[in-house]
Amino acid sequence: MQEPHNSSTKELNDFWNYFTNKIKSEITPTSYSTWVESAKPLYISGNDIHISVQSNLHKEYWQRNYVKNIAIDSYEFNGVELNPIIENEEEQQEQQNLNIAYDSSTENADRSDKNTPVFQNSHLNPKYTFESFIIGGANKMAHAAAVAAAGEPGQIYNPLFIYGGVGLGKTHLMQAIGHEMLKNNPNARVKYVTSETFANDFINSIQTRTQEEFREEYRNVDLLLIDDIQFFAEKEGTQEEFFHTFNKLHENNKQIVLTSDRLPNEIPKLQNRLVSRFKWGLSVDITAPDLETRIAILRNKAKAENLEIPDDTLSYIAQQVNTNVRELEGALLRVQAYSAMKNTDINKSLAADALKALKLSKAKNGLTVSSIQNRVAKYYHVSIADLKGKKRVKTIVLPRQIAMYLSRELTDRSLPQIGMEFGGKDHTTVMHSCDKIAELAIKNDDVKQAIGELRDELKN
Ligand SMILES: Nc1ncnc2c1ncn2[C@@H]1O[C@H](COP(=O)(O)OP(=O)(O)OP(=O)(O)O)[C@@H](O)[C@H]1O
Repeated sequence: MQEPHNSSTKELNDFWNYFTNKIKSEITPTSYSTWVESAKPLYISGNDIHISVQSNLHKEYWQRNYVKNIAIDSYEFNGVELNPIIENEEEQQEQQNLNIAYDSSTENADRSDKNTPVFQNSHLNPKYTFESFIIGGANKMAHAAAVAAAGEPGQIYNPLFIYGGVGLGKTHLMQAIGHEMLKNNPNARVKYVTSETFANDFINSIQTRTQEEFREEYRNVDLLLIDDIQFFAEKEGTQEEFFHTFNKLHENNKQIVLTSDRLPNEIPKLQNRLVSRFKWGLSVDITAPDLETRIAILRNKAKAENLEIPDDTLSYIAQQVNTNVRELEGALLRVQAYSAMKNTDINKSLAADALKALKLSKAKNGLTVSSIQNRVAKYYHVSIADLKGKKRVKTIVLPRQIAMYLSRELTDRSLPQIGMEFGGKDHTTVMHSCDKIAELAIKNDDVKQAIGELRDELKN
């Protein structure tokens, strides 16, 4: 077992015993031995607890069932809310290899130090490499630009701005640049964060008076990757800070890569000076992949998971999901789980059965999540893409949360399934939305009326 970074092994094991004993008392012995017994706690780093599980199926199961429990139970156990990072064995191995690569580039750096050099902490997903990225018409330009930026960082396209819809590979491509740079130069300082992490780090640094450290951390890198920059909208102070970070890095010819769900000038409340700086480099978009690319993505994924799937079945699955690659991967996972459950090989008819449940799973009233989304979108004059997207403006968030709430109430879909149909959102987001609307339905007359009317329309 890998050594814990900044908590003792004893503490880790004590928590683990506490946690697994609780689960044991709540589920059947067969479920326990199938899903839980083989999981291993690896280490705690900051507030993250890394847990190793046997396979991707186990990982799905853990993500669906225990993520919330870990946070709650760890808080109960010693007042610290831990955030679980579930890794299957293969990912863990890859991560260890990466750690070794990164460690060998530092001289006995203390990993428990909060101010660890950023190159140990680049947070790259080992799977998001150029090798595993399938190129097709919809992402060819973005891929070429990313390869160029990785080959000559800071020289050609700076910043590189990748934009496009949900789940189309923006994060994958941006992180691939990080991996490539580290491959070419293991000493490179690579930092990947979401815009939310950047904003949180900045706010924390103000609260803890560690702005100097914050600046050190963000301004002394060779490659800065900031994901989903659209969430900078409305965050004035964060934009100001990022403006200076950007200038410093750009001045020093350090590569900056940004992603967003739309072009810079379409991001509401993004300061003009940032919009104009983002235009200094290159903006490239990624659109939904065509059928051939979708088949190739599935083939690649199946190979990585050691799944034997005939071509006609891959093609069948690819035809069922035509927008979002994350959903496409979800469909494959569903087929994989279904075959494990039925204990049969994967073929077209099994895939059809598995995905029939996905597409046609209806409650007694025949409603689907998609019909609810349609109805709610019309009612509030918003687009389906907005309901499934990530925009956080109030005029979209409320309809989105109402659509999730009604999906929960009127269909038999589980929280993760609903999350999946809302552009691959996490089940905790759906849960939070349902709680929120349940509360508003009592307190707020407009919401109450809207839900009443929508429910009536949907049921008739
Ligand atoms: N061309 C591709 N080849 C291989 N895998 C892909 C490709 N495009 C997307 N994927 C996979 O699809 C999933 C979703 O991709 P990713 O998270 O990069 O999307 P995104 O555009 O950043 O989405 P979001 O807007 O939700 O942040 C990932 O598992 C990624 O590996």
